[in-house]
Amino acid sequence: MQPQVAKVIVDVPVKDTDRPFDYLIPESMRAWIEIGSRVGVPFGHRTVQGFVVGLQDEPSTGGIRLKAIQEVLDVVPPLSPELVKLAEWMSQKYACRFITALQVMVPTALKGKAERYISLGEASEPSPDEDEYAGSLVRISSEPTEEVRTITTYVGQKGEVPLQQLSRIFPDSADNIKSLLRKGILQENQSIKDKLQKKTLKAVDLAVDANEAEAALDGFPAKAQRQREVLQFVLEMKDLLPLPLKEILTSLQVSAATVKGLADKGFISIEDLEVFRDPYRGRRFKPSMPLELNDEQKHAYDRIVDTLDAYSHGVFLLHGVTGSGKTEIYLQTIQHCIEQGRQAIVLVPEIALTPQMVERFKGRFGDQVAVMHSRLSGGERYDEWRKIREGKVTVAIGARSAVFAPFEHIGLIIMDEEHETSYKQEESPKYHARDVAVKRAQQQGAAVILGSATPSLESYYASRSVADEQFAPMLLEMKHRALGNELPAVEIVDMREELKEGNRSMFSRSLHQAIEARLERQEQTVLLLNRRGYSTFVMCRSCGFVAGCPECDISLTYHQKSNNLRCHYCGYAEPAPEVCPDCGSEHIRYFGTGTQRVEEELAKLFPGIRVIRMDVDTTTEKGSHEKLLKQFRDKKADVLLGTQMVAKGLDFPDVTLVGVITADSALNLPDFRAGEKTFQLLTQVAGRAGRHQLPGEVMIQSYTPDHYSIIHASGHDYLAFVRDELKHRRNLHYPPYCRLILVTLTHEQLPLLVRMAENMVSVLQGKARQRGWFGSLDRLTADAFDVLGPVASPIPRIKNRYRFQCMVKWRGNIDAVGLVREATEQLEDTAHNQKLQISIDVDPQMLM
Ligand SMILES: Nc1ncnc2c1ncn2[C@@H]1O[C@H](COP(=O)(O)OP(=O)(O)OP(=O)(O)O)[C@@H](O)[C@H]1O
Ligand SMILES: [Zn+2]
Ligand SMILES: [Zn+2]
Repeated sequence: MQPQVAKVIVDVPVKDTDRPFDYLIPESMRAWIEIGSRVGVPFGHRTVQGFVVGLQDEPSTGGIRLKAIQEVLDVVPPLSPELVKLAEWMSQKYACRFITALQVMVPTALKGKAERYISLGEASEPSPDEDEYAGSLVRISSEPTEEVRTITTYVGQKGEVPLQQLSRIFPDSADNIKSLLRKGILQENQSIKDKLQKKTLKAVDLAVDANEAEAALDGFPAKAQRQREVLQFVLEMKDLLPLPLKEILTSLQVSAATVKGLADKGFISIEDLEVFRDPYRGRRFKPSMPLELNDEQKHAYDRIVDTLDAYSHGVFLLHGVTGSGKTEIYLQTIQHCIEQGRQAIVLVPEIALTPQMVERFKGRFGDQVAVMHSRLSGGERYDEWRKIREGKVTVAIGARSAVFAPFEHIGLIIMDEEHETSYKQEESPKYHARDVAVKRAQQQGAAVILGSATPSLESYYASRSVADEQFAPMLLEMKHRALGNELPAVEIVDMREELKEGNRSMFSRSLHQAIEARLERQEQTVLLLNRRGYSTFVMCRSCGFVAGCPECDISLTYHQKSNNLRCHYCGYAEPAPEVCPDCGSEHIRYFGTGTQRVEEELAKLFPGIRVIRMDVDTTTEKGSHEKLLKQFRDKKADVLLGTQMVAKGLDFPDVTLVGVITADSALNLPDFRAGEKTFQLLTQVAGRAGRHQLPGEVMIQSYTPDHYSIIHASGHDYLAFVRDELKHRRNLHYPPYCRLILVTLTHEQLPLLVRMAENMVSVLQGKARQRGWFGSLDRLTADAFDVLGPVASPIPRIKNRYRFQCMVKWRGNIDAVGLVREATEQLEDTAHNQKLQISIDVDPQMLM
């Protein structure tokens, strides 16, 4: 028997709706509804979108009459039961709504909204003699005027008209339409409409056997010669059918009516053909063959393949120095996985999703690869997603959200540069793609490869310790570069010394000389400006005024292109002032994007130098990133200058010098990971030098040359860095020695917010005490739960709302997230009318 009841999670963002609701499945829909189906259901007076997360044979006894599902929105359910299960896990792990987790798994194109449609109702048109009995007043208003007739006839002809369209066509008839609806002459239905439709194309196919058509050619009357030509053409192209109608029209210069006439005779058919918008259409990728693996690679490869062959779950931490050939291992293990008939997902940081990376996968696996990233248009992204869902590809490569690629038999999930913070989503659901990847692989019996030259401390620590961890990856190490060349020599330049010697330029004398030498030898240079924490604000040098956002406590960022100042948090924008708004001074200075200043300086110091600048300003346009890299590769420039973007994944043979303008600009940020991020960035960018025949050289300019992050990065010494960094983390009780939950409260009124935040802390402490967990992390007990704060958030106000936060530090085998969620719900109950907002960030990456 087919199930009669569906459990549906609805998209209604209010209290008490974060649970499945039961709906009857109408007879006609039973064959279509599965777990993971997207449906339109009545909720209150509206139609809303929802996802089926469970099925039940019959209604539970209890007697409330269930409402029925109104529509099934897709032929193929967008989610599989496995993804639904994953979403449920996410909602618990990250304390988010179930619907939020489900929505993040489907492309935006499928975030449908209810639309109102008008059709003819049950009641018939009022006839004049019925009206005879009514009073004269009524009679005047209900007489079917000319206008009312036109409306009903129009709706009758169309069958169903969107309300919006109807009111556009009859702009002055709102009252009439309303009254017709009241009387039941017209009726309103709601239906979910997707943001984007599949793209279709009129295509022509043969409708009869080719021989039959051939035979019929001679029988065409003289006046139908054009039709005959069309049929002949279709027969010639028979191997390429179905043919786009457009192609026939332009090739033969015939009219659509001619082709239609031929279709009416039954020889051909004209149909809507689904087409996929392919972002890489027409692009050829250099085919690549598997390379013979070296010993280190072979060792790692064998381990992974063993797990694949056993069809079991396993996590590997592939720690390989830059250029050690990690990508080749990804490619060959994927190959193995595909041969098993399974599919693979490759996750890369958005910033590293360069054409070079895509090319390596497309070059090996061709059309088998779908690419998902934010630079694609909504339609392209939707179509790439559909290729995956419909089984047309076997490899998906993309940023963070590609971890939800709707494959059904995943064998392998690869996460390249696993330490990157962009794997954490900063808005709800605040998930980390690494945890989701591991969970998903567990559900599917798949392997995970976490690859990096500088693994996150969390992952590395997990691979070295046994107990008390969420996952324990197997460590695979590759200490040598695949092409046998050495890691580049690194020199730390003490910028304080430069200043002492009277050099006030941003280039030290050594870096200056090194660039000069490259220009002479026609080799290339990569320059990194570590822009985290770098100023892009506008400051008056006379009075110190800094332009700030009126809604958020943060300085505005200068955008050169539009010559305006913008707030990165709320989008507020204003034109850049010419004089200081405060004191009227003209000495108001635009710091630009930092990289701009470096570019100017380069031009001054090295006349004629060709520089490609890569930063947010020069890469906003689609494909610009790609274009710039290609220019650099073709040696159209001497220097590639940029932010973090230039540090990742690039592999250019003629780059022999890497310079870091200021290594320490991020070290002073209020972030316990500042040292780790600096080390990672320096190691990554140093790895861009001397990757091929020519030896490489790296220069790191720093004002704190004794910092362990900088010293160990210059020695390519990951283990020494880890040892020092772990010491700090242990002393300060930070991950990986405990875990964090950041609870942020916001409100428009500061005093009330402070009270609520204090309340939050005591509720948390009270609950932890009840459970016997509460206590300082200093004690060596296994289970611990501590709450710090409340304090004002590092950004104390956003969009006119003040922000306070408290930090939970916890350890052990306890449900800390559950407790925080409970406390939040309790507080929200009392605070509901006070418009307090609480956000929970589990394992936060940014402490903003
Ligand atoms: N087994 C091999 N034999 C020959 N060349 C190889 C082999 N493996 C990798 N290479 C080459 O070595 C270079 C570095 O490899 P790859 O880019 O895969 O390293 P990686 O570890 O992914 O680098 P990174 O993390 O620095 O981006 C590439 O040019 C690649 O083609
Ligand atoms: Zn001023
Ligand atoms: Zn703002």
